[in-house]
Amino acid sequence: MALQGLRVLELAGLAPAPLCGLILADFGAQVVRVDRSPRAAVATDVQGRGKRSLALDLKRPLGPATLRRLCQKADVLIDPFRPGVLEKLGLGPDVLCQDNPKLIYARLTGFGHTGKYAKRAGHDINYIAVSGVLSKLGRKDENPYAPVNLLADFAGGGVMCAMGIIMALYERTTSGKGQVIDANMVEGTAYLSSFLWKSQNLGLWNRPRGENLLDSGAPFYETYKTADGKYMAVGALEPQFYEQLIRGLQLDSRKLPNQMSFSDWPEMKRMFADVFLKKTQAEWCEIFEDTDACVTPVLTFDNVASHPHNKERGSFLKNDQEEISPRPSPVFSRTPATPSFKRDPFIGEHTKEILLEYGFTKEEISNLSSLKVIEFNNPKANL
Ligand SMILES: C[C@H](CCC[C@H](C)C(=O)SCCNC(=O)CCNC(=O)[C@H](O)C(C)(C)COP(=O)(O)OP(=O)(O)OC[C@H]1O[C@@H](n2cnc3c(N)ncnc32)[C@H](O)[C@@H]1OP(=O)(O)O)[C@H]1CC[C@H]2[C@@H]3[C@H](O)C[C@@H]4C[C@H](O)CC[C@]4(C)[C@H]3C[C@H](O)[C@]12C
Repeated sequence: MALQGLRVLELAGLAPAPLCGLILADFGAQVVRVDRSPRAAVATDVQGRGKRSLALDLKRPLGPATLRRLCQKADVLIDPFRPGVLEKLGLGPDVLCQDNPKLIYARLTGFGHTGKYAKRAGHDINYIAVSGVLSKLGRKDENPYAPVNLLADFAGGGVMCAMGIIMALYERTTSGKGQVIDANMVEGTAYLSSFLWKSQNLGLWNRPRGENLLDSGAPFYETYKTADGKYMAVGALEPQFYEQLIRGLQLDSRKLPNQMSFSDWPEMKRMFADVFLKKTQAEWCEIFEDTDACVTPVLTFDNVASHPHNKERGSFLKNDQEEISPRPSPVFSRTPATPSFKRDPFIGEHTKEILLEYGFTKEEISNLSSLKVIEFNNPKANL
């Protein structure tokens, strides 16, 4: 596995940092999620695949010292908190990176560690709003809309942070040194939108939101409802693919306006919508099968895993609890990801084994437990 042997400490946070930890775990890293007490919190991390959990109370006197000692033997620390939180605990980069100069200290925030908003609370929608990207999302005459919490939390947050960690690990192979990564979701999302910035002069975005080529303005880059209440996705941008779309819809392009006639797009969209409503999704799939019309069914979470294409590739996996989820991406030829099929860890399930691995003696562990700095949560004992 590509990240075999990498030791990662993921401080338990909300969605973005857990995805970063999940990616590292899927590709072989030994990810320890540092949770608060099993008593104090419900495990809200639904991205715990392949991780182990250590319950450590950082608010108790020996809590920070325990984490500090763990970091001395770790390769990566993922900090999911507001700026300044770990500094208050004496666990800022100046301390931990001095203890362990090889440590990669990855800080995943919403607004970054500096700037007017830095210490503000926020969530995905706030970050994509401040990044400028949200202003581009949404249909004509409707409010901008956030595509769930995929863009900032995950694409511009968790994935971008994981990429930063991998690049810092690569750099460390020559320098031998770690460093601090300021991964924040505003700039991560903005960075993802570089194409929107760089294509400003191509005439792709000259019109108001929802009237452009790729933002639901164009009739040939849109979704359409079918007779059975499902949807088809159409992405026939190039003329040669557009021609195949028109043929599949059994329309005559000679009687239609030019493909790029902006002013005719609303009427063309109405015409396409009427045609798509005449057949079921399965019938349209049959018509567009083996064509380059760029027309595909809009699959749902109920049928995506069993769709012939995804099934053939094994794009989704089912764990021991029969839960379906996407397999890790990308696919490696020689060192593929090895996602765990076990259930996610309970908070504190692995406290003892992790501390032993990181060099704590049984006596030290017993002392920390008696002081309630750490907690054990052995699910077998709970049965
Ligand atoms: C599922 C929902 C979330 C969906 C994703 C959402 C759309 C997002 O965008 S998540 C991205 C959020 N932003 C970031 O991650 C950026 C960086 N982080 C932050 O900015 C902040 O952490 C924050 C704004 C996200 C939260 O601020 P908060 O003040 O809570 O925390 P911090 O300032 O960071 O400080 C952390 C403090 O905690 C202490 N700490 C940390 N670890 C430990 C430890 N091991 N021991 C002791 N103490 C520890 C640390 O010292 C800090 O203390 P101080 O403040 O004193 O310094 C979910 C969104 C809301 C959820 C629901 C909600 O929480 C209510 C219920 C709660 C219940 O427990 C479970 C059910 C809920 C309904 C819950 C369900 C879901 O989880 C949510 C809906």
